[in-house]
Amino acid sequence: MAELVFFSGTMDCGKSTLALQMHHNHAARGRHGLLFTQHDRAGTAVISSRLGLARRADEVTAATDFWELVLARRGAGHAVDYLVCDEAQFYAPEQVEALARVVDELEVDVFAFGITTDFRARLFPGSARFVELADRVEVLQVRALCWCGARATHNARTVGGRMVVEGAQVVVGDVDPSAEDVAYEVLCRRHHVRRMTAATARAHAPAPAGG
Ligand SMILES: Nc1ncnc2c1ncn2[C@@H]1O[C@H](COP(=O)(O)OP(=O)(O)O)[C@@H](O)[C@H]1O
Ligand SMILES: Cc1cn([C@H]2C[C@H](O)[C@@H](COP(=O)(O)O)O2)c(=O)[nH]c1=O
Repeated sequence: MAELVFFSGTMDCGKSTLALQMHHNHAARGRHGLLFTQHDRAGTAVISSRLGLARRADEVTAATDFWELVLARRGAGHAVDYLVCDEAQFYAPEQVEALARVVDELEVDVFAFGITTDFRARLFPGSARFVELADRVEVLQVRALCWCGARATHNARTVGGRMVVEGAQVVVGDVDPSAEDVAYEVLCRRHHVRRMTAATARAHAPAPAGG
C-alpha cells in the first residue's frame, strides 16, 4: 500500500541528503519518481544537499496541482511510482491534501521532507497538514546539535548572530555562524526560549581568569 511519509527535523539535519538518497535507491530498483522542491537555497528547481549532491526538481508554486500532474504524466504513458517532495514546509495545506489523495487514490508513494516549525517555533501551515495527514512522521536520526552540545530541536533566525523573533515566516537562508545579515542557527529548546545563540553565549561567557 502506498504511503505518505513526512521526514522532519531541524534545518541542517540531512533532509535533502536523505531525499536524494531515497530517490537514488528507488530509481535503482526501476521505480519511477518525480522530484519537487520549493525555494531551495541553491536556486529554483533544484534539490541541494550540504554534502554536495544536487538534482534537478520541479519547482512547486501556488499553481502546482499534484493530482493533475500525476494524472497528466500517467495519461502521457509514463509510470509514476513515487514523489520526493523537498522543502515541503512551504507547500500550501491544500497541496498537502492533494498529495494524500495521490497516495490513496493513485497508489503513489509520497516522501516529503521539511522542517516542522519556523524561527518562532510555530508550525508552518504545510508542515501542520503533513503531521495531521501523514501515515508516518519520521524524525531524522542525524542529530543537529545546539552550541551547548544538546540535540537541536528548534530553528532560530539570526541577524549578526543575534536571534530575532520578528519578521516574515518565509525567508530563504542558510545556517551560517559567520553571517552578518539574516541566517539561521539550530538550538535546543532551552536556548531557543532564552534566545541564546552561540554568539550571544560567547559574549556572556566570563573572561578567562588572569586574562
Ligand atoms: N563538510 C561536511 N562533512 C560531513 N558532513 C557534512 C558536511 N557539511 C554538512 N554535512 C552533513 O550534512 C547535513 C546537512 O545535510 P542537508 O541535507 O543539507 O540538511 P537539511 O536538508 O536537513 O537542511 C549536516 O547535518 C551534516 O551531517
Ligand atoms: C526556520 C525557518 C527557515 N526558513 C527557510 C530557511 C531555509 O531556506 C529553509 C530550510 O532549509 P533546510 O534545507 O531545512 O536547511 O527554510 C524560513 O523561511 N523560515 C523559517 O522560520
